[in-house]
Amino acid sequence: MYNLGKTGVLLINQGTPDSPAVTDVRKYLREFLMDARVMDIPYLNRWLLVNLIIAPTRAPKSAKVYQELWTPQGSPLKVYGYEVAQQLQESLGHKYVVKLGMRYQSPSIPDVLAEFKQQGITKLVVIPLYPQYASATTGSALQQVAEVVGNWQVAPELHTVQNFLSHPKFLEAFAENGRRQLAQEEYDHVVFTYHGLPERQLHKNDHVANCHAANCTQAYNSLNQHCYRAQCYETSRLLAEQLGIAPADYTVAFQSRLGNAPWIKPYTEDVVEQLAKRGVKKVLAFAPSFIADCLETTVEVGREYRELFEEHGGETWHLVESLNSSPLWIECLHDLVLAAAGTAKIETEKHTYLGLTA
Ligand SMILES: C=CC1=C(C)c2cc3[nH]c(cc4nc(cc5[nH]c(cc1n2)c(C)c5CCC(=O)O)C(CCC(=O)O)=C4C)c(C)c3C=C
Ligand SMILES: [Fe+2]
Ligand SMILES: [Fe+2]
Repeated sequence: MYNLGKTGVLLINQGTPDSPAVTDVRKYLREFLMDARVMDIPYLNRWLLVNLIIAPTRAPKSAKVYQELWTPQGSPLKVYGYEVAQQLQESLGHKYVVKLGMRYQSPSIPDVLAEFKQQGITKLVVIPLYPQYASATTGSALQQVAEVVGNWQVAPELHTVQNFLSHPKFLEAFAENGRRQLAQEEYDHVVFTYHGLPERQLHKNDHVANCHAANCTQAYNSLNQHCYRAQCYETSRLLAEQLGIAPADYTVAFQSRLGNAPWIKPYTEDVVEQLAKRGVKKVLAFAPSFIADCLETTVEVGREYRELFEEHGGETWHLVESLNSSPLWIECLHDLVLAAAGTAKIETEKHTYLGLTA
């Protein structure tokens, strides 16, 4: 079927194993960790480390966790991804064709782009589903898109979204889920936990994300606008303001560390332990680097950090539900598509969402 004149919308997320079997988890880990933007070390070292050490040892452990997480419809990350794509399609209407692509495993970005090409689509809006920009996530997804469409005979008109860390509807969608919890229970403290990154990856960017000149935990401005850490702190500040949480009542932390190199601090596991030891009893945790519940939220934050908190004397640890397919999240994506496609402009106090046009 031809869709000439329509705009393609490609939503990209990280990807997840095709099944929770050890073989599929190993395949996923290999593809993921062999990405030079994820494991940014020389090829031979990466190959040896991933294929001989990390994938074989981690796959059986991760497979067990995926088995705990798996639903009859599949991995939550993919199930929510398809739901969101379908709802965004309904919201945008017949002038758009919305598809989901995964950076690793399936549905792969090259396969989905081939479908767009086959359908005669020559204008594409690409939204990597990461609120904060990191080379390992957004950068990697956009690189793969560029590599694929760079070979098309008719190179498409390409519009990309680099981040949406302060988009009003993104913030409100998280705030709305948080408010639901806050209405039911009183908490002593709030933790905003983000996926971590090796520290060295932050500083590779220093000529555009100048961490040395800016205090990334305190301010977000033109000096550090591309720094992942600065973006995470900015999302936290804005969410806290929106929810009326005072600076002393929340902590920002970074989770999911892999390997021995230093990652962005503070580590969530340390913060959890310190809060419990300090006598904090009731914590509400947000995970605003994830737009859908997945292994890193449901299991790592929702169960493992709760167990750690309880082990050290904490009593209540609750995770705020992610955006999943909430109506405000669909509205946020709708606005991002229109802004990136050049049919609308969203301005907040600090940011203008027009998308980048290549
Ligand atoms: C939200 C943004 C993410 C960043 C930044 C990120 C960086 C990053 N991740 C790893 C290693 C692993 N991540 C894994 C799973 C995973 N990570 C994200 C998001 C970010 N990763 C998502 C959405 C998921 C998928 C979860 C799912 O439900 O399928 C995994 C696999 C799971 C496991 O074995 O723990 C690994 C490994 C690195 C090394 C890295 C930065 C360099
Ligand atoms: Fe990750
Ligand atoms: Fe920084």
